[in-house]
Amino acid sequence: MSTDFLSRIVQQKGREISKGRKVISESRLAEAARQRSDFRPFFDPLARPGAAGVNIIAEVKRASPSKGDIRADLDAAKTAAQYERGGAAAVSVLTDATYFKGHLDDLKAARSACRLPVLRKEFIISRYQVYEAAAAGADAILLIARILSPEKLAQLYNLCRTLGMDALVEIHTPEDARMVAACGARLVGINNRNLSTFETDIAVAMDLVSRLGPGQVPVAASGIAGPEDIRRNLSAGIFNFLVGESIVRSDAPSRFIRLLTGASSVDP
Ligand SMILES: O=C(O)c1ccccc1NCC(=O)[C@H](O)[C@H](O)COP(=O)(O)O
Repeated sequence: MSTDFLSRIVQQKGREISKGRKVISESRLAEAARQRSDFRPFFDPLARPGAAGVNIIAEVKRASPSKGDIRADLDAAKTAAQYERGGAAAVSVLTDATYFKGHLDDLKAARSACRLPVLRKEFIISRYQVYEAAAAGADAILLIARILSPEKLAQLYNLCRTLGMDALVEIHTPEDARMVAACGARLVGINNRNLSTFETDIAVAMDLVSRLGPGQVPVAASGIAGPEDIRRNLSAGIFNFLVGESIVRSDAPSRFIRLLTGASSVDP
């Protein structure tokens, strides 16, 4: 299923957007989005290392295209509260239903259950989804360079910032890094996972971080299994980590997040 996963999911998002427009128009969503005034800063807590030297964006992730079910019965609200107790800097919520068993309602539930800023983790290709995210309570959205043209990336990034949200703009290759520099993104997710092959290599973020501009803050995403991975990234100058599967699979998510954030102060 992996080789053309991205083109299939982009087509699927197109169909979801067309269906969504029949239920609620873009102009109504835009109006709801513009009425928001309660955004929680997403960029600020990630702009510098937290007290323990590491910031964790903890993900609500029930399933994935590469692994199938991870924890299919995950309760988004309880999980977000556990993440906050563990000291996470932010929460990421996957809202795709088909491959991740997520929903926008998970984002609403997670945000209501904690005081942390919440990222909508989605395959965003249209203004419609940006308005939808803001109207649903997102504080930030994911924009994946690989699935957008430079013009579209700039358009969606500017819309998101105008509405008052932050964006995590995701790269995986040097070409993506060039495109993201041009759009002015300040928070750059470097995905260790190739979204076509699903191959994950934590050296990707450590290699690509040198391609970011001076004002860009990196977030290493995917494949972070434990404190040793965090320590390796810290030595490359990365202090933000987006972590899903290893936290969700752990017996005690709060404790596991504390273990990750404490990685910089524990001797290997
Ligand atoms: O997780 C996947 O298998 C996946 C496959 C294709 C596109 C996206 C995918 N995941 C979305 C994510 O970005 C991850 O959930 C996130 O980076 C956390 O990764 P991990 O810590 O490895 O669960």
